[in-house]
Amino acid sequence: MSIYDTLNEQQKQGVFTTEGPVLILAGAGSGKTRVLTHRIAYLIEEQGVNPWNILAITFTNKAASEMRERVDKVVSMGAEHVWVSTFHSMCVRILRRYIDRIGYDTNFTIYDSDDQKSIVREAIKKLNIDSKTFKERAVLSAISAAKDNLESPQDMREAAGSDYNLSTIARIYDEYQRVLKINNALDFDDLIVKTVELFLTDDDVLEYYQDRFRYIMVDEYQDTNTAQFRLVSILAGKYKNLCVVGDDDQSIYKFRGANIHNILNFEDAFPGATVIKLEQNYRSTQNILNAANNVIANNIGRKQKTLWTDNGDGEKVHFTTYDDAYAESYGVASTISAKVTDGWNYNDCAILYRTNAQSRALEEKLVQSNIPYKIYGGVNFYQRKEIKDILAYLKTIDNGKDSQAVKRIINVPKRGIGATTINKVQEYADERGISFFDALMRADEITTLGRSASKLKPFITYICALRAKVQSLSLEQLVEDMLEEIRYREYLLDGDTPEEVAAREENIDELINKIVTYEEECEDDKPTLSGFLEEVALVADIDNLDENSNHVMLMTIHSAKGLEFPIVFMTGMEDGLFPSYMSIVSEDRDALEEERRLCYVGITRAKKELYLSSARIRMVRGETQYNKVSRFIKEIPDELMAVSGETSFDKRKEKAEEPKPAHSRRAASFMSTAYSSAMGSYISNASNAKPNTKVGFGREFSSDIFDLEKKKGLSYGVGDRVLHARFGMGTVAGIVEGARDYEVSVDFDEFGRKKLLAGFAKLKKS
Ligand SMILES: Nc1ncnc2c1ncn2[C@@H]1O[C@H](COP(=O)(O)OP(=O)(O)OP(=O)(O)O)[C@@H](O)[C@H]1O
Ligand SMILES: [Mg+2]
Repeated sequence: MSIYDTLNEQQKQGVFTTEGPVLILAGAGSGKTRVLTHRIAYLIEEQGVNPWNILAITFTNKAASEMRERVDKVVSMGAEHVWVSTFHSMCVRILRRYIDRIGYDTNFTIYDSDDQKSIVREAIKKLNIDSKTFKERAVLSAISAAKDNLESPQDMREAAGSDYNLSTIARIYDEYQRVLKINNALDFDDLIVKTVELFLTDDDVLEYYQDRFRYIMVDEYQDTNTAQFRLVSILAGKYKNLCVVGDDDQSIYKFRGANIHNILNFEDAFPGATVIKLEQNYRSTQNILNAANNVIANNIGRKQKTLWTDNGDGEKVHFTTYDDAYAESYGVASTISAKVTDGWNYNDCAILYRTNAQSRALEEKLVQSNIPYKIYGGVNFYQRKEIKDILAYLKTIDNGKDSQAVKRIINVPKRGIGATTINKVQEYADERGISFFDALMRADEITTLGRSASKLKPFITYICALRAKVQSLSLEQLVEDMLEEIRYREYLLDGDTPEEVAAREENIDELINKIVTYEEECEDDKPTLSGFLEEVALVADIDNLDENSNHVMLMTIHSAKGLEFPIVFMTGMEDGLFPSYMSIVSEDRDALEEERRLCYVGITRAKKELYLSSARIRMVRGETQYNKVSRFIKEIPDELMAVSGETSFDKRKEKAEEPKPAHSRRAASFMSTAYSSAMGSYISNASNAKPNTKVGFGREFSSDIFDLEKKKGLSYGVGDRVLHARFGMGTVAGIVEGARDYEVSVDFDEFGRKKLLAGFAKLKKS
């Protein structure tokens, strides 16, 4: 029996149609990637094609290494000569050889976002442009979007016409490119742009690569952008042996310029293309598939396809509503423990979420439940740069004994304190057997420091000032004040991509949630900074990363693309989180449809069992939000789901109510309408989607529905004056019965309205 016997008829057609353009358009889990790997094997082993002539492109490094593994498995000899690569690494290889043909040196530098920022900053200065209106980050996003579409500065200028903002960006773009060229540098997007340019200017090079890559395959084709599409079309221009596989329903990178038209219009670009549809799904159970099919059916403008499987119905899709994110995390952890008792392995389970910050509560409960886990495509919450920075500040304020922590933040944000200065302070500390921080306090006495001593002063003074505040402020306030004073969020803006910045801001907010929860949960003890750091250390320092491969995988749904797991947990299924707040309030149908595709990607990762969950209360920026169950859950028919939760959940009764729009949305002020719509998702990602109004309140607070004394023996009622340990005096504005506890809303004299859980709040009637 050959390996091809395991394929179904359509898959075989995909494998055996080696000549000419082929588009394989098929839903999740239908064996697209499998067709590509078998096709490579078939070309080499049955058609006698030299492995050297084969190029397979995938989207991420992870996907490339998985494909490489799969190819190695099915191809017996010569697999290593097949180029299995991402777009970017392929381009680097080509440019390192031939970029001199378009006037760069082959030892060019690849600029990271820090480098890009400083070039834009200088360009803005040089051109005398107002740096307040034209922010580096937004300008860079605009430049990047242009490059994704292969638009040069000239193209941008022409498109701008009399639009001042756009033509100004075009001027910056022009200057930016000039400087990059002088520095013999390329940015990430240039890797594609310059390869296209190279092919279009040098026929010899083009022909060399066209002959070399006689057979080209592209996986996850739906996520290619215009520049990448052009690159592939040019390369395949001579032999036209291009096979692309993709799923329009899984296009989830529009915010990075992915152009869904590449897939929808493939047949126009490559006339005579063989189009193959795969409809049998080999991955999931019928119930899971039906859930996915029903959700995605709500998107309009898609190529109709329905997946089926003969894997059997399997279990129903589980859906549980929990009280809050902790209960949810605990529920997930307990389910995993139960699964392992039943004979499953940890690595059969994956926990998926919409935003990275959600991993924090999950990690906490996994650690407590002794479940080994690994965050894939990201770092553990407490290992993240911004979290480490803030904790290092807190440790320094607390006692300064942790020299590593002090050194970590002494120059964050930049204070012009260099390594030499730090070494001199350390030497002084070593000589006297004192801590680094104590040595800092005596900076004046360290003669070797010379004038650098003065640079240390503001830092020491600032830490001392923070120490003085510890007693009088709540921890939350201390951290908020500190972030504000050191302008930490602005410091973050300087250097990362908009998506990275948005993720970091979410992580900071999540740390603040942790602080607030800690303060509220401190039973009789007063919450203290040391207490908080101790509690965090328990989670942060326990090394639950299992070096062997038996661990639960945690990742965002974006990172899960192309992967599969027997048991999948999709957490945070709430309107405002998933679909994201911005996709709802922007009333942009495309944005919502992209979220829905993401949901489809998530659901279809599951092979055997799918657990969906939501939390009724989620803390955002230290405040409690009441979220509605995700509209995507409501799109799954009842009969496919096993619903549980402490509160009864009735989808039919709950009407989808649009959340109120945010009062202020930070949007790049200079953007023309055309540009802002092209970059809509950059804005939505960058604007850190911080709702000023709360998302979808379940119920309004009302004053007369509860007879409190009778029900729970609360010592206060609506209208009473109460005292809170941190917020001080306030008046009870409303009390609502929650599933687990009363939700009390109080108008504090100093802090305004806060919503608190009665059990945590420990309000005292005065
Ligand atoms: N003909 C087949 N017989 C048995 N198993 C198959 C067959 N085709 C695919 N599979 C299995 O089904 C699963 C899904 O296949 P694959 O990952 O190739 O799908 P895909 O279409 O690339 O999915 P995605 O859209 O999520 O990337 C894999 O475990 C694969 O080995
Ligand atoms: Mg695949």
